[in-house]
Amino acid sequence: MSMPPLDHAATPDIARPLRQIRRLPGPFALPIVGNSLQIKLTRIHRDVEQWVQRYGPFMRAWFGRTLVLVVADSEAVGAVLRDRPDGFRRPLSSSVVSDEMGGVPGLFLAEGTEWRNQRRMVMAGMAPGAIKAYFPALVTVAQRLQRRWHLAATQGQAIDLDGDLKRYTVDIIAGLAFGTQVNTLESGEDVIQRHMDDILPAVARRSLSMFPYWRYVKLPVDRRLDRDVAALSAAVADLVQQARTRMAHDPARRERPPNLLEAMIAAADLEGSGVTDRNVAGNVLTMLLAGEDTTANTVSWMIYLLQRHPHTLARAREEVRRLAPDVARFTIEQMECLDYVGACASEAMRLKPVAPFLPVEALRDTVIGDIAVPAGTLVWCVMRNDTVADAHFPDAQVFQPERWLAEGGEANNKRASMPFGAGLRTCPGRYLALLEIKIAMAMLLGSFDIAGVDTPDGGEAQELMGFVMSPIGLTLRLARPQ
Ligand code: HEM
Repeated sequence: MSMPPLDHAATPDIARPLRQIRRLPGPFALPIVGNSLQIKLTRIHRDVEQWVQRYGPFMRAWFGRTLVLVVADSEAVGAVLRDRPDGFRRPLSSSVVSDEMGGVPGLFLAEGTEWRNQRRMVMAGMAPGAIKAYFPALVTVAQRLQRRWHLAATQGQAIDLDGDLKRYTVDIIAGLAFGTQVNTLESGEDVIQRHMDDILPAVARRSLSMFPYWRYVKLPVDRRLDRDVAALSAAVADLVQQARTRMAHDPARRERPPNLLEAMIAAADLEGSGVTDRNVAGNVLTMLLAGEDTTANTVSWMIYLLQRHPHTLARAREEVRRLAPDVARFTIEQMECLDYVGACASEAMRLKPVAPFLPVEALRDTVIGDIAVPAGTLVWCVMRNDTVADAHFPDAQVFQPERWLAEGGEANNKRASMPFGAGLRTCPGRYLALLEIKIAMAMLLGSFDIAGVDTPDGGEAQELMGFVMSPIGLTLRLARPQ
């Protein structure tokens, strides 16, 4: 290994010699499979968090033959995430899977100059001014959800919480990313969404697979995947073309794009943007991938946690009924005033981050803490460790939204919670996501009384790691409207 450069991800104690990753504490590993048999993919976040409890915030693990540095110290995690794009990248293995599937490159997996160019384009579509223009579309979708839940409440039917919230976020993000209305809440499934739903589990399966068999032999499931990817790419290319036609007929759309797709096209068309229609298409899909389940599951966790804390629920309801009582008249300014609901979101994301870990790969020899990290090392950033430690958040296990408000005092180390990541690659959709969350919560708390949020076995909600971390099988019961 060459000497670490002077710029490093987290300041080491220079008096001490650097530690080697192999020598760090970690679970006993078998030859070839390493620690893979000790991990279950659907609870990998929990398994690694438990290792951290046992072996400390800097530990090693073997994922098959790959040596992994696990980092759970929030300061070091923040330093690693902020050392991007130059010091760390998303793991190469994720983009290989996507490339092999003929995936169109999007922001999440882009690196280097491509990433910089695409990020500029996506940020143009996510600027506060742009989001203001989308606001009426968001409220329209919330009203559809309100009608659906009103019917369920009137008929005394339990609501599949995850399913309905996913429809809500699909209709919002797909609508903005496609530039056309999407209405899965009232009209059933959307074709593009259906392809996505088939593709997502395949991507997750391949990314975590120990052996890439599909490079040698294609099973029926792999051939179906090829067909789904081809159909999806054609459908999205068509959407880009339709949007271009609309913009050509009405040039004012370029100045004030009514949706994310047209905002991205307008930014792509600026001189020197460095992005093509293919990149625009790639980012339509990236928005769906990155923006749907993340937001839907965050709202699910939030409703679950609020229902279990009646005083908190009452305070959130009081705020909504005082400041934003009527969905039909929601304004963006009202949503910005919902400080307590916002604090409930921050608190839910502290305890239940839907992205509980972020893997990255070192692009050059570097140092994390007092550990020498050679280029190419996989670094597994654990996002939920300090966030649930009393040293950083007093009474850390307690759901206490007040800690995010001025009245919550300085005792909380708020920087330790990074539900949207950190640094230049932090989530570009966070403002939109918080708006969606507030709109959904204000609609629920302003229009209904919650009678119960049930788990399948009546116990604590279980965490399931899929594309993101979700609660298993929550159902919402609403009181019948008066
Ligand atoms: C509560 C909802 C959401 C959560 C918790 C969330 C969380 C995250 C996290 C943790 C990352 C990785 C950041 C990093 O590496 O530092 C990320 C990246 C990303 N998110 Fe979100 N996200 C949410 C909603 C959204 C929405 C609504 C969109 C878009 C419509 C979106 C688009 C993206 C994109 C494109 C990236 C990749 C950014 C890049 O690599 O430059 N996310 N998100």
